[in-house]
Amino acid sequence: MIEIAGLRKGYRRLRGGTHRALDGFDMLVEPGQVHGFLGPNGSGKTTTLRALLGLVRADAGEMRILGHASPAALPQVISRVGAIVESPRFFGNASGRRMLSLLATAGGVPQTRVEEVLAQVGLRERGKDIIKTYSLGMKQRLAVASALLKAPELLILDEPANGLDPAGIREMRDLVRALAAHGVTVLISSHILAEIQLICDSVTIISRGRRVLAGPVTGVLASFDHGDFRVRVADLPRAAQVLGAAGVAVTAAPDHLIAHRVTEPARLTELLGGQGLWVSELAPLTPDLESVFLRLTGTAPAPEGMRQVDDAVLPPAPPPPAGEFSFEPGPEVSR
Ligand SMILES: Nc1ncnc2c1ncn2[C@@H]1O[C@H](COP(=O)(O)OP(=O)(O)OP(=O)(O)O)[C@@H](O)[C@H]1O
Repeated sequence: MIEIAGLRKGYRRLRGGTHRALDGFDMLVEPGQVHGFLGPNGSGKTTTLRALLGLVRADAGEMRILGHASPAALPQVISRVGAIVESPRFFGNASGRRMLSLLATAGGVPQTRVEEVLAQVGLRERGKDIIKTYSLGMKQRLAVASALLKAPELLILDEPANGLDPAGIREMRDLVRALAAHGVTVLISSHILAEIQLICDSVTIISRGRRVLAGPVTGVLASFDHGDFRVRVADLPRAAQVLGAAGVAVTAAPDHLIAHRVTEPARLTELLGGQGLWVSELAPLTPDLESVFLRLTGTAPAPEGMRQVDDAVLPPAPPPPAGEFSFEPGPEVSR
């Protein structure tokens, strides 16, 4: 649905020189996916989406949208793409229904679509109310409704959950999943990572204008899972000794141990119980998208040394060798 290769975009700095917003960025979005586009503030997400939609001119790189070169062939495909990249502006004194009706007329879309998209975004009941009485979440859903008027195959949403409260975020999540269930491919840029983990099938993570990771969410998380378990017992030093002697790599935190590369958790309880050490908690520390994101974007190389790193090539932080014991004074390694 979207193919981007080697995308470059520099912005002139006021004091001279160029700021490389995109530095050879690649992205692939497969059909039928909800694809998360993640990156810290200023990493180049909006610039990428604007370049893809012909709103800003790229310096170099290849982009294809629904198989057509962008921006050259955009006029042929744009009717099959819905996008909310700039904050949409509506007439505050019009009703949601009236606004969509005007947009349908302007876009040559049959008026029957207005009721359909109002229903799709859950605004049919409030369609007659004027827009300035809408909550932020309702305005966001109205924006999505406007992008859905032409029944797009691909929907591009830049930060759709921005500024929404938990209920609004949940509504947006349900809406995106419902669209995906109807075969719409969705690209969502966001830095609300827990949200992306919940709704996306696959992700691309961008840092300083370069892709640092891409792949299915489950695969990305699995590649950062090194079998860590949190172990709580009353006598931590003795437990560390027992596990270490049995060849288990252990890290100590102030009130628990972390056992690494555990394949059989029951073996830990057996080892400890055998020495009269009763386990009060044994919990897997599976990585979440947030810990992966922080690790990748927080340790991104300096701009000069930038390197495209794909498919979780970056190794996870190595646990200590088997049987060794290290002390970790900080909080949990993962949640
Ligand atoms: N019109 C512009 N002129 C100059 N610099 C720009 C312009 N637009 C973006 N930039 C710079 O390019 C970089 C990438 O910006 P971009 O808006 O694409 O990032 P982003 O990942 O969307 O960030 P955010 O999550 O904060 O929206 C930033 O350093 C930004 O300051």
